[in-house]
Amino acid sequence: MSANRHTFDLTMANSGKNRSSRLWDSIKGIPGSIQLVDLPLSIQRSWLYAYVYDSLKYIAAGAIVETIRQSLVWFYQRVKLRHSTSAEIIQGDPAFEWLTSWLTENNVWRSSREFKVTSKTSKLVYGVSVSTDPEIQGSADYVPTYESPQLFRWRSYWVEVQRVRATIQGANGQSQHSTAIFLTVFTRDISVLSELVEEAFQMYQRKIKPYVTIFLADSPSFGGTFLWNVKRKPHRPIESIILPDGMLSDLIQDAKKFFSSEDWYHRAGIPHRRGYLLYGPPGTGKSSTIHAVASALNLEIHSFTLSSGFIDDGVLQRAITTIPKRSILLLEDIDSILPSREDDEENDLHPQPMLRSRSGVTLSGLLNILDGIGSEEGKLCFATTNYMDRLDPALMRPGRIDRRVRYTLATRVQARRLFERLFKGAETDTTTSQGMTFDDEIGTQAPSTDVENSEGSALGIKQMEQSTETSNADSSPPSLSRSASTLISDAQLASLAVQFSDSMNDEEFSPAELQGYLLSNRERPIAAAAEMKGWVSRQRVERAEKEREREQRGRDKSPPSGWAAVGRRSGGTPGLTAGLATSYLVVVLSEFTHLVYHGRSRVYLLSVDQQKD
Ligand SMILES: Nc1ncnc2c1ncn2[C@@H]1O[C@H](COP(=O)(O)OP(=O)(O)OP(=O)(O)O)[C@@H](O)[C@H]1O
Repeated sequence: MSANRHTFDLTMANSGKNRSSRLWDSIKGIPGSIQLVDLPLSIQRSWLYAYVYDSLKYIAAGAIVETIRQSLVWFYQRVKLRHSTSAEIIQGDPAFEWLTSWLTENNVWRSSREFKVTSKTSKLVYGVSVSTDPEIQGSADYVPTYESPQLFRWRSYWVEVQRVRATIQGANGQSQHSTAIFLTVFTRDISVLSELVEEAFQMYQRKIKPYVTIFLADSPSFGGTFLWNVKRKPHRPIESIILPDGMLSDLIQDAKKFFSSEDWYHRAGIPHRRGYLLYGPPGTGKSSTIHAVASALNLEIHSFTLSSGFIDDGVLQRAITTIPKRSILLLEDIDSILPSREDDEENDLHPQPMLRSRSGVTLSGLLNILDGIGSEEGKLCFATTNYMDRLDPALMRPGRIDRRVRYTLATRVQARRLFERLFKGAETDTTTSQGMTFDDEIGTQAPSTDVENSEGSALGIKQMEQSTETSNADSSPPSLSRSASTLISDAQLASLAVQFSDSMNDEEFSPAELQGYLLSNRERPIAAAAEMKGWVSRQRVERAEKEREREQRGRDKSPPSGWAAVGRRSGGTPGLTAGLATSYLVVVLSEFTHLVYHGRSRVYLLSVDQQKD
């Protein structure tokens, strides 16, 4: 087998610029393996030079392009720096809400292609509308991720906005990731930036008007800048809160007066702040009152739950400095900070774990916030507690707490108003042709006997009968038909409300408890009034049982002593009796033995524990 030999004209390959590529073109058409032997050194060198030359050429071209790019960026940055004003706004600061809302409203992010989708909650997010049908509200928020910078025109200025990740370093060395908006306005006039922010604020105010914005300090992670969790709630109408006459309107008037008399405070040299303490049992309307005040005066609420362990003096102080003027500072569960001084002395004798501080906030920290040098002005401060008696008297000083408002369990008048409010304009219960009420939700028949007992209910029955007649006229058989319900009349409502409230005592239940009962009967006003007595009796039995259990637990906790201990060890009242009987028997036998052996009696001191059994 003879190998084919191919010969190349190296002078040809050596000539011209692209020697290597031309040589390769000549070789690649030849089948089989090729061996190039004995290439002259000069040719090898020229190939190497060609390779190096080509590479250098490309490197140089790349370097030139990169230098031009860098120079342009440098130039752009210089121009930007010299001819623009920039601001960074970190999420958690109220201004972040204004700007995000403004940017969304102005469709600045319309070219965004990346979204974060979150289910709709009460948490405030500024998503964009992705649906073409304006009627569709959707159940999710589409929030653009805003990573790439967006350039847009505002008035006659170019504005660039970019959302960036920010890392916030906490005082304790912890770092937290957050988001920030980087805003650049291409003008050296700083007032343009402030006008833009002001416009964003005004728009936010208009947009948020039907809502109360609530800033919650409920996240354990925080940094040098305080990060709020922002929520919004619809306004709470004043009429929806049933309190003694004038109580709520007085409070609102007082707050209004406070805001309108800032100059007077300054002239008088009194710090412009006002503190209210709302105290009373749970579910009596304290939080609802604050919500209504914020709605009436268009204020934001900045809320701290002092019993949540992660808020300490430093956090509180930092957070308070971020609260704008004309807002409510709400300190919930203020009793959780520290036991009062009196309680402290008491506790030393009788330790009570409930009275120990559940908060990282100290009394002096709180006093400093309320009226110390670190306190902020132009704000209403509301504090709430269920345990007024646990508060330190130092907190009560005017200037810290200027007004105390007491909340009680519902009076009968309140109960009646609550009933009227919830059922105003409602339909009467759905009835059978015999005038029986039905529980539509669970399909059980409710007794109508109580209904007939009161004047109002008789009215109700009359009306039901009328409606029954109407429905009977529609040819349905009387025993099977359900009449159409009618709207409840004012007179009927008033008498049902009286029947409802007369079934309970004054200050027996909280409005929240009554509301719970009425809501579970929200389509059965007549039955709700009629069955109230039964509900009240059940509640009383339940409460008595709970009270007994509580007392029992209390007794079990206290160390056994005296004769009662004998009874308890052998199990409750029968045990106590058996224990006492045995003990008496032992005493009598012992006495008898002593008398027989020593010829005289002894004196016994019989001690019986005073606890109730
Ligand atoms: N006086 C009232 N009038 C109308 N509704 C009330 C009243 N009191 C309580 N409620 C209702 O009861 C529920 C709880 O009320 P709210 O949270 O205001 O009570 P609270 O006194 O702040 O309780 P807590 O001390 O436990 O925080 C709410 O749904 C509220 O609407």
